[in-house]
Formats: sequence, C-alpha cells, structure tokens
Amino acid sequence: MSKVIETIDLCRHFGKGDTLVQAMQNVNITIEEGEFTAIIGPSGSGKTTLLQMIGGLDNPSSGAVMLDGKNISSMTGAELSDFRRDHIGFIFQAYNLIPVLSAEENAEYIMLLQGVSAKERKQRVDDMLAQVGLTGKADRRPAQLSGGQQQRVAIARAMVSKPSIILADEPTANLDSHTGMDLIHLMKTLNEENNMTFVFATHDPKIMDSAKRIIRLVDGKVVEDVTKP
Ligand SMILES: Nc1ncnc2c1ncn2[C@@H]1O[C@H](COP(=O)(O)OP(=O)(O)OP(=O)(O)O)[C@@H](O)[C@H]1O
Repeated sequence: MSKVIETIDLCRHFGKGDTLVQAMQNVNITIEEGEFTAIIGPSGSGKTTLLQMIGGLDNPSSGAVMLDGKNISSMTGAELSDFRRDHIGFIFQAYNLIPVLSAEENAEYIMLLQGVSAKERKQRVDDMLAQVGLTGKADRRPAQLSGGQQQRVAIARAMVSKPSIILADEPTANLDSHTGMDLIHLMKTLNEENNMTFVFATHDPKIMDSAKRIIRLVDGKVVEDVTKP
C-alpha cells in the first residue's frame, strides 16, 4: 500500500495575542491508499481545519502536507489549484452543488476543467450516476432533488474525475439517519470497489462505526489513532 496523505508537524494558528487560537498543533498523520478514515472530536477540536489543510483549501502556519508524495504546502496558487482538481474530491455538509446546473452537469463540471473529451465525460457521468442510484434523474437541478439525492450528486461529482483522495466534511449532518446510513454504505462500497481513499470529519456515530480507522482530535492534537482489526 502506498502513502497518499502525510502531515508533518502540521500547525495552524488563528489570531494573535489574547485571541490566539492554536487550532492545529504538531499533527503527524499518515494515511495509506484505500483507507476509510474518520476524524472525530468535539466541536472546535480542529477537524475542519485539518481537512481544509489536507485539501489545500487552507495553508498551515508551519509544517507540511504531502499528497501523493508532493508537498502541497510549497506549491504556488496555480499549481495547487491544478493539483486539487486532479487529485482531490470534496464532499461538503451543504452539498455545494451549482443550482443552475443539472445533476449531470454538476457531476461533469470538474472533468470539463480537466479537458476530458465529451464522449468520455458522458460515459463516466452515466456510469457514476448509476452507481449512486440516480439513473433517470440526470436532468434535474438540485432544487428538484431531495437532500439525500443532492448529496449523491455531490458524491458522483467528487468521484467521477477519479481523484486519489476524497475528503468529506460532515457529509451526513444535514440528512435524516436512514438517508445518512444509505450514503455511508454507498461511500463504503465505492471505497472498496475503486480503492479510493476516504477521509471524513464527523460527529456521526454511524460513520465512526463504518470507519476502519478513527483519529480523535482534542484541542488541535491527535489524542487517539485506532485501526480496527
Ligand atoms: N478562520 C478562523 N479564524 C479564527 N479562528 C478559527 C478560524 N477557523 C477555525 N477557527 C478556530 O479553530 C478551532 C478549530 O476549528 P474547526 O472548525 O477546525 O473545529 P471542528 O472540530 O471542525 O469543529 P465543529 O465540529 O464545530 O465543526 C476553533 O477554536 C475555531 O474557533
């Protein structure tokens, strides 16, 4: 198995003086290809901050993030945005779909930026919408879909460009428990079938149960890192 994510003495501070918050303090984590890992911890413990830095959406105050062997913390803005587009898929709590685009167009969007041919885009989107159970709903806009269906589109969008890493920040937080469970099963199946690496920030006990590995943060530090047998 190869290392896809490595954080090296990762620190992130916000503010200064009296308002200084040490949101991440010397975090060293290694995640291998194909893992299904949950980042857990109380509110304010640094879960989102960690995912944002792993995903190159925020910069460390010190330390580094290595993805697929490359130090993203030393990349220029343009290099990083190309790298993010090709290597990382994001799934957010609030789905973050583009409202004026259909399910199919939302799923296709990143591949357009990657310059994938129209024929290949169509084939991959059709396959992925089928895998997430949305065949027949390709023409619907987000407002014409339920929350669970919108999150399925977001999962399809994150996976269809074939990134090596999927980062998901509280992906089930806005869903009822039955829909949330269905989506966790779906992500687990996609993880197993495609060997894509999934990292979740979550409060959801069902994700914790499904995760093979659990990393617990408290006050920006890793206090527990357990891999289930
Ligand atoms: N842009 C910011 N400016 C100042 N402080 C911030 C900023 N972003 C995060 N923080 C602080 O950093 C700490 C970690 O926040 P973070 O959002 O990563 O926690 P979390 O574990 O994801 O919390 P939650 O479970 O509530 O989403 C908190 O104390 C938070 O207030």
